[in-house]
Amino acid sequence: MEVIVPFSTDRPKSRLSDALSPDERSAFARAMLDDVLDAVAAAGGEPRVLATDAVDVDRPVTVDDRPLTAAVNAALDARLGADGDERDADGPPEPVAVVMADLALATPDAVERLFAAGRDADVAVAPGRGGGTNAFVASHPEFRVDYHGASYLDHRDIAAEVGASFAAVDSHRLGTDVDEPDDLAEVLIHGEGRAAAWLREAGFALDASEGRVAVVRE
Ligand SMILES: Nc1nc2c(ncn2[C@@H]2O[C@H](COP(=O)(O)OP(=O)(O)OP(=O)(O)O)[C@@H](O)[C@H]2O)c(=O)[nH]1
Ligand SMILES: C[C@H](OP(=O)(O)O)C(=O)O
Repeated sequence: MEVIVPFSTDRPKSRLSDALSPDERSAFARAMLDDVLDAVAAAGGEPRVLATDAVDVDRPVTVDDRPLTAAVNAALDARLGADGDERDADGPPEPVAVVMADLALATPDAVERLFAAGRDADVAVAPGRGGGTNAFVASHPEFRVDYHGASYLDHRDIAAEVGASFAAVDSHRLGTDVDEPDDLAEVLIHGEGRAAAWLREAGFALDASEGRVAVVRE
């Protein structure tokens, strides 16, 4: 299955600016991207980076500088839609997945569970904490995205509007997108890849001294 991995090269992860400098945010975002690409490939997916600008990765890349929703919908048009010219118009569309590049806890098992849900439903979504859409698989020709805000709810509604069956994918690993400084604790607790290693090398450690576990930088 082709798996589109959106990646913003332009000032990535701005909500981490209290914890990381611009260069550090770029390096950390890149470490998370590499973790996601490896997890997708190990789960049997074929990752393709959908980037706002050129990015030096050892995977196929599409550069599209439009905003996220427009770029992803253009990719879905090509793979699912009636207007698409890349797919075989004789059969139903092959499923396509979209997995965000900031899922630092993604593992092959978690991605396989997403793929499995996409075999049982026309649209299967792994929501993020806070109501976003961290990953989905779609095989319905009319499903399109509308990101930002409570996009999980919007995508559930869009699936209903086009008559697509819908499933939620209950996954802690896919549900944890790394947006804000508190999310770094999740990476240190559960991460197994480059992003967790990058944080440790940058001096981050867990601080369990009071309340919810947080991170401190040595
Ligand atoms: N291709 C593409 N990917 C994007 C765009 N904006 C965000 N992304 C990617 O989409 C995923 C979710 O991004 P967000 O968490 O909403 O935004 P972000 O830019 O990573 O971080 P913030 O600046 O803190 O909002 C990440 O993998 C981003 O790299 C965009 O305009 N185009
Ligand atoms: C892309 C967006 O991500 P968030 O802004 O929730 O991190 C969404 O999931 O709709």
